[in-house]
Amino acid sequence: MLQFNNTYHKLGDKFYQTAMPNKVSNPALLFWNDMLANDLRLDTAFCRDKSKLALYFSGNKIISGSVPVALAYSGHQFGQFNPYMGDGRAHLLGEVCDKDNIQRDIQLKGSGQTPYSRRGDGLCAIGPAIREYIMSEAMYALGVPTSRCLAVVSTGETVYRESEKPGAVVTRIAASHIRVGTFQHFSARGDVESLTALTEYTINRHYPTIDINTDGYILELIKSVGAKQIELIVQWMRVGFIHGVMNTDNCAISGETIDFGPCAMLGVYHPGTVYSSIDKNGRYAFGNQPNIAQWNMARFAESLIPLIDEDAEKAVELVKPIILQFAEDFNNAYYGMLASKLGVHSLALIDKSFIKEILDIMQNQELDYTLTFVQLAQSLNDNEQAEQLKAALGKWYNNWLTLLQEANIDHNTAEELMKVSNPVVIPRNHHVEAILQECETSGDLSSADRFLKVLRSPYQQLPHTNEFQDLPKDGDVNYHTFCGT
Ligand SMILES: Nc1ncnc2c1ncn2[C@@H]1O[C@H](COP(=O)(O)OP(=O)(O)OP(=O)(O)O)[C@@H](O)[C@H]1O
Repeated sequence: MLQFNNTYHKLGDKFYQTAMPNKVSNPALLFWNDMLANDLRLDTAFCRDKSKLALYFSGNKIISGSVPVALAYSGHQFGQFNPYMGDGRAHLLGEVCDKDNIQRDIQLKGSGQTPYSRRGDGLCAIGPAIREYIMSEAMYALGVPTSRCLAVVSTGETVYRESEKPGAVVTRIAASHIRVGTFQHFSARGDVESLTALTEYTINRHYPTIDINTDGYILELIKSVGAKQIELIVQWMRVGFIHGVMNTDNCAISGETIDFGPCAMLGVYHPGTVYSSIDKNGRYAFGNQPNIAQWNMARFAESLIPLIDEDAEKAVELVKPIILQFAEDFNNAYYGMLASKLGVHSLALIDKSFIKEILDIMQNQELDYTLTFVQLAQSLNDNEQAEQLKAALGKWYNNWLTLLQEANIDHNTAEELMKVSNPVVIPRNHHVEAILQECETSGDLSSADRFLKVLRSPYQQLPHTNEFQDLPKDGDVNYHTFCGT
């Protein structure tokens, strides 16, 4: 069983409200993440009993040591500050240590109303719950920092959305649920004492190398959180992930991906790609994610102004260069990542403008982002593929081969790096949708299981991989995602 060691609770009741999950009529375990359970050191005998798991991970039964709470936070939603947010449909059960001794939050989502629900029903439909499970598992296997899901349990209840949907509860495991919005929550209330406690707690839990007894430790925290965001967004850009709702309440201080509501994957390369139906201005478009991450970091820094200096103007002057530096650091990390997608291990060996050229070609010729990099890798040891790419990419292709040669990178070495930088399969939108539809309407989970098996080895061509590699017939031009509820 899980051994809880709930540290966040010790921060006091300004940080959360006690709330019990709903009891549901007919809980049934749909997905159980054995590997993650193992990482959390969950007892194998306990994990075998599906009906027990359904009881515990629907919220019908509370595991001993768990103290369910809904967390307080605020946030900028599409640029507008909302001071009244918080877990409206989630219950933090508590924290456990994983096998590497890292503290992890265990949270139920879709588990009923809380004091923060406002007008919401506190519930989650089965589709968004399974989407969160599949997408987070895919991201994890792709090597992207992410929260993960331990279980999805159907509740037997009906959830009323645009139509009636079966309800579900998803169990999320995260490094923590501290968000930029958590800092904003206390800053907006002028509660410096809580802000200080939160900052110290965050450093202790996520950035323990920062010494809170030194001057400038807050600035160090801002730099460190920014560096984690850079790492995260660079990885999103590597695999073509579009988060879709990078509000500050969805920006985890740990640097993990959280909230898979309206997320999608990039098909044809275009930085302006947006799939979320509510993102009318493209604020969270694929290519705008780095700018938004910087914007979110500016909001994070802003929330910490009272702790930096009594003189707010002076504090702003101290913070400004850190936020400005973010853009340059991001750019270097981003182009470094793209260089490795092209088989080049160091940015010193390749011009950023040359990298940008292949992106422009992809954009102009409407080429698929994932497939183009896979084909480039294959072409190094496959003449037929090389001929095709020469025809498609023109001069650029030959220039790339020349660059590899001049940098003394042989084809096998380049291909090896490309194979670990470029997934052969991603959770393509049309497959995700088809599978969610199948789970929801027929209750048949076998395709989802096959999909998950393939997604868990995204750099390998497994026997079933080709079932999920085809491009969408309409290039996803009609594809829309919705804030997952
Ligand atoms: N059905 C609902 N009932 C009550 N509150 C809701 C509901 N749906 C969303 N909310 C709340 O609205 C806010 C924004 O929702 P959003 O969909 O971004 O988050 P979420 O997916 O519910 O949670 P998280 O960000 O933790 O993944 C959150 O505070 C969430 O708790």
